[in-house]
Amino acid sequence: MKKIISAAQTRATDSFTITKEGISSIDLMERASKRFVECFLELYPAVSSVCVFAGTGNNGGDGLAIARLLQRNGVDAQAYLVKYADSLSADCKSNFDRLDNCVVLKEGDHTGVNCELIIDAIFGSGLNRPVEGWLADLFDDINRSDVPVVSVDVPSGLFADSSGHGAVIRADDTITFQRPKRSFFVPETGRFTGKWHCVDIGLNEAFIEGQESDFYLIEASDVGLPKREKFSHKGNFGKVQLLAGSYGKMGAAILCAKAIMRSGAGLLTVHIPREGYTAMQVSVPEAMVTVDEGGEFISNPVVQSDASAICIGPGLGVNESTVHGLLQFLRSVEKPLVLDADALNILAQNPLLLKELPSKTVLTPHVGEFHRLFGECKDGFERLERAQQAAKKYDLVIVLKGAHTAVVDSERVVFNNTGNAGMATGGSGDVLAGIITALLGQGMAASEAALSGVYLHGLAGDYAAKKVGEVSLMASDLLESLPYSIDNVRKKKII
Ligand SMILES: NC(=O)C1=CN([C@@H]2O[C@H](COP(=O)(O)OP(=O)(O)OC[C@H]3O[C@@H](n4cnc5c(N)ncnc54)[C@H](OP(=O)(O)O)[C@@H]3O)[C@@H](O)[C@H]2O)[C@@H](O)CC1
Ligand SMILES: Nc1ncnc2c1ncn2[C@@H]1O[C@H](COP(=O)(O)OP(=O)(O)O)[C@@H](O)[C@H]1O
Ligand SMILES: [K+]
Repeated sequence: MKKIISAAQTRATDSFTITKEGISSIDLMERASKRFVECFLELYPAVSSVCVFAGTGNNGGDGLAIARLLQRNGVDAQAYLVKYADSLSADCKSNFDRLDNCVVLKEGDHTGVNCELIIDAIFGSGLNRPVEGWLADLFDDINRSDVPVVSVDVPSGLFADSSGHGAVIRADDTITFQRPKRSFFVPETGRFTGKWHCVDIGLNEAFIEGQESDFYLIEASDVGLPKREKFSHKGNFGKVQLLAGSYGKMGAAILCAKAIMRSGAGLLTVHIPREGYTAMQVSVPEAMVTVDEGGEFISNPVVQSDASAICIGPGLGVNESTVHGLLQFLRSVEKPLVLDADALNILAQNPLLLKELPSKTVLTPHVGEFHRLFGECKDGFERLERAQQAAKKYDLVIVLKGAHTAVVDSERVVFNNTGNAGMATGGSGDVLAGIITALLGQGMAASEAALSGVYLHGLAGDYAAKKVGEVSLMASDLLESLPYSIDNVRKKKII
């Protein structure tokens, strides 16, 4: 797990690395620029001409060094110094002096971009106010150009740690140094980065990990999977109960049930409305089925006394009898629990129950469900703060789903970086709820089950997207790819 630090903490790490490791700041800039170029040429191996827009701070210094290094690699790199300040930072000036033919752009100058790709090195983590005026016009020109834009460290104009912003470069790729920035994970700000790639520029890791921060990024090595011993039997891998489905939404129950079985659960019992019986038995023969007295809706959810974990919610619906039954159920349940979908919507209508949930209950809301549960938030930063407060207050694990799902517990916020926009399709969430419940049922602690589940689910999505493409990806594809995701994490073979 890697700590996500603030811009101020990055500056402190920068100074620490320079003083403690005897590297000069200009050499650190050169190293950062080299790592950028290596990554850039892997992403765009065939590019032959680029325009580099460089500011007067150290991000600009990187840009000018990058232009020189690209020229050395045979790329026709034209640098523009965007002179928003009268003087250049010392390292920017050194790199300016080492470069021939750098065009200086000032207010009122016009630039017609004539290249295959733009590198944006105007502002980095030193941004201290929103970008406006002639710089905003320049950003607008860059954003309107129909060539790819690759940003150095952060898209210029984007704050690393907060949401307010003026004009911002909209990057196709961002090659960031040492750590992704917090704003990359939040929808309102993360949409500017395009795909981000993090390169190691050799800042002192121990210093970074010693900084105070509640924010982390999950890595493959953090994913735990229950061991399967040679003489193990199905009783060793948990008895999972799933309560799900209603008329017209049996698919959610089936997807979730399959995910539970694909994630290693020993035994699964599914409690469903009577009319879903045949569909469930035919689709998931591995599962045992108990039928509710309700034909189209569950009205009498009963806790399975020997269950090691319970999931309730996928496709449940909000019929009055289901609401009544669920409230009773939640008052009596004392098991490791995952609440998803309509269970969350019903809980939102009865928020007093939040404090009665078993400790470490896992809630898996998407943004809409989260707002219903804990109130509207002005942006993703406020949402994360609210999630942290709720996780602490009620001792919950909140899986706040999105492009970078955050697993929030009383101690930390852990972001996920697997998955892709192909997963924005009905049923993906049901699969996730199933994976997390199966891991919980096999004895993993709630936070670990949530983290591992989220990572494996996203990775299954990435494998599925490789196979069928993001557009065609559907939730059943996640189930097909899940075995590869699990197996590759187990063998530590992540592609
Ligand atoms: N840390 C590391 O580990 C390493 C960091 N490196 C690189 O350094 C970058 C950070 O560099 P940095 O600190 O010089 O900041 P950067 O963003 O280039 O410019 C700051 C200037 O912008 C100005 N300014 C701000 N907002 C403005 C606005 N809205 N409109 C107009 N002006 C505005 C502000 O001016 P002032 O406030 O004085 O008016 C100041 O002069 C980092 O992103 C990375 O690329 C690597 O080289 C090596 C390792
Ligand atoms: N753009 C995206 N990038 C990565 N993952 C995504 C994206 N959009 C959705 N997902 C993932 O897909 C799942 C969608 O869940 P949810 O919104 O509950 O859908 P449903 O209830 O229809 O299954 C979540 O795990 C979410 O993190
Ligand atoms: K930049």
